Amino acid sequence: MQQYRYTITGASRTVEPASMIRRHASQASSHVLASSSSPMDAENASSYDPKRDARFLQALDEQNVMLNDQQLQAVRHGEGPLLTIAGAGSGKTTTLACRAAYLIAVRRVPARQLLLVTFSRKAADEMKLRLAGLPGISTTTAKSIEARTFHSFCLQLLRRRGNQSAVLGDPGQQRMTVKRLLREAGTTLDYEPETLLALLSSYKCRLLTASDMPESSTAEREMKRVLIRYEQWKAESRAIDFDDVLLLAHRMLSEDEQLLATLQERFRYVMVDEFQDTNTVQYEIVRLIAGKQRNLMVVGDDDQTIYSFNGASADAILSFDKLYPDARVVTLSVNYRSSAAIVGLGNAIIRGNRNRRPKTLTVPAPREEAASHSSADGEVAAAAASDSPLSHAAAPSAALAGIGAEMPAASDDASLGTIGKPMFARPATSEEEASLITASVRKLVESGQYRYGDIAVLYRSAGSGRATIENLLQAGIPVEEHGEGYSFYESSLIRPVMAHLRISLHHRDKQAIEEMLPTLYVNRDAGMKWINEQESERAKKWPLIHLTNFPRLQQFQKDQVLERLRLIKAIASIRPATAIRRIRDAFFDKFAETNRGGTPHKELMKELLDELETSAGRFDTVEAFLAFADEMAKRQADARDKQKQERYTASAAPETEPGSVQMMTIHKSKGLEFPVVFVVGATENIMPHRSATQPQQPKQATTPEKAAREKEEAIEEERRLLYVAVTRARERLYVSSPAFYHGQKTDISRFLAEAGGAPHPANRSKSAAGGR
Ligand SMILES: Nc1ncnc2c1ncn2[C@@H]1O[C@H](COP(=O)(O)OP(=O)(O)OP(=O)(O)O)[C@@H](O)[C@H]1O
Repeated sequence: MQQYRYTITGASRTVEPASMIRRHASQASSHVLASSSSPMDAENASSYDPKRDARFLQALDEQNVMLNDQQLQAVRHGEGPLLTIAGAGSGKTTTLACRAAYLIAVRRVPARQLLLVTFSRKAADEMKLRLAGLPGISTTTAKSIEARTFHSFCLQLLRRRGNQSAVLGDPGQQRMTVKRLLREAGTTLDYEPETLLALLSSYKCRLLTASDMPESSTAEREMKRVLIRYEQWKAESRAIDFDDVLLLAHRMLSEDEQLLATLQERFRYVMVDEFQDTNTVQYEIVRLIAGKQRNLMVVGDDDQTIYSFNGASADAILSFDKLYPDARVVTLSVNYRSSAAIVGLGNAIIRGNRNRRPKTLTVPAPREEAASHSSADGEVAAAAASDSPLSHAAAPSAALAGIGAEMPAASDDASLGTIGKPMFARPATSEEEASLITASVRKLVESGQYRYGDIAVLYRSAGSGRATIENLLQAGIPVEEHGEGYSFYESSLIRPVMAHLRISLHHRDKQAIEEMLPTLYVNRDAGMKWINEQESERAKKWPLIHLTNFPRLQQFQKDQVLERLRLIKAIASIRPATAIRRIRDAFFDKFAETNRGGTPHKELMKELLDELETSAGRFDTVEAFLAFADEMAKRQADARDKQKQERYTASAAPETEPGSVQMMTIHKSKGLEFPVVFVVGATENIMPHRSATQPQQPKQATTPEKAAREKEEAIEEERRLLYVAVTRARERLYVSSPAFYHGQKTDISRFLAEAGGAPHPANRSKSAAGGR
């Protein structure tokens, strides 16, 4: 297969993070004495002991963590509010963990008085592991620290106060309920349950209820009515959703003075990681608990707010020091994670956002060169001045200079490039991109420098990751998917389409028949009961035909069944991609749109269905495509089982195991880091996603100005996503941008083009027109 070579871009200077960190460690003891962060706070605290302080920092240095002055200020911070704001990889989580350890080991604060709130369960587990490795913290001590997510902390609170309501953890069940309520309400307009649930959630995240929703139009009144009914249904069923967990805990804390006082006494130090993604109700909960002692430490980065659809807003972090005027603000600006060129690329990308607190990350200066930190942009500029063959990477903003040009087809051999330098590829399609990544992963592991587990592949959405996951699986490379727990072909949107293909070959496939019934607006249980009863009396070659006698159906529905059967018979012998297109055109796109569609889900759905068509395009027959999809589903299930098994039995040191390539959406990669990162699909319509560039109907916009603002906000969030993605890489970063996506010629992501100095085509044509 023909492959494109990864082309080296960015700075020519290579900084190898591991050695960089070691160099710092060798300066270890000096900072204890020389740091400009004198332990003033520590001295003021009665429990401060300079010997313990020195011992702690010395031990930390021995672990290759030499805190810089700013980090040290935060770690030694005694009492009162503290905001630590910084860019990616600058040690926010490290600082938070070190401060927790410092409080325990140096200040002798009992471990149980600490409450650490993290964003995900994975982050909470990692925090405990991290703490257990820090100086003066035994495993038992680490275990006794409350490191939790907001939800787990709040749910524990509810359970302890006797609330035994069932937690609705299955979004499918919630959607079905809303769908039923919509039907019962006899609404005049079409609404998709996801949109309604997201709308409700956005209110609850802001401490509002369904009753607070506006009623100025028919749509608003209908939505409000259905959502109030949904809330009633939950109350009657003694069930609560994730938002309720937070809201109920908040109410409990606001109303029960004694409970609040107990918690305030218990948790004397409250620390929140990833604060930029905290929503109002979460923030208020933290403020209540930290209300008395005011020992609230928050760390975050406004450039990494990527969950605004969950009600997160960078406002909280940006206005923290206004709410707490006595807050100490510590800004970290040295990135310890990534090479200079990777940091430079991150800086160049995020600079395109207007709504942010300006900050530029630097990298630690090599010991032999300077005592100060060197600018990552400076690294790129230095490359320009040198005789390096890459000196065309001239201006600081040109971290990926030349990226606007399409890369020529090169060789059969995927070049791995040089450590530290971002690499860029412009394969023709997602399939070629996937082959290129597989070849590179193989080479990286064969080189002996990396294990599979050191490598991550990041994608914008499940659809844009499909090709790479399959290609790696086909090559027998172990992968670990951090997804929904099923394959692409098994997702709820894709299953009914696959069911039609299956029935075309296996007319009596009962499971497939059941899966496609909702597309005929036939209740699954009732429909299958009827079909099975009829079959036992008189079996048919096409059991679906029994629906034409189903008394519950009206004549037009019976006609639809016949029409559907004609379609199913016709697709058996055509190419699978054509078959899927016919299914979509005949009814499925419309069905999906009215039953599941709407902004932004409509765009995501279209993307998934287009992806299905693209995948099927590789096969000549429906049979071959189905066999492939089943094989992929099996391999993915096997991989999941294996990982589950390993998690239970894991005892060997992880570094000795090859591990699995980590596959996840960019959203899931937040807070994580990997020696090697592949960012796939850096292409217009994927990044930024089409839902941001071509919103069908602005979320809540009422005026053109508001619509424009919402669009800009959506695009800025997409840019933050790419920033998060590239800054996950420590040593090697590969960014690729397929030239054709779902059969359409597609430009390189505007974010990369802008970072590399090339204007985005939309702006290019604008300026050309203006010049005429
Ligand atoms: N002072 C230091 N000396 C050496 N290594 C450090 C130091 N501070 C942080 N690191 C390392 O830098 C990397 C990034 O740190 P960390 O994950 O805490 O950053 P972060 O700001 O929370 O990142 P992000 O916001 O991007 O998730 C980690 O590998 C960490 O061990």
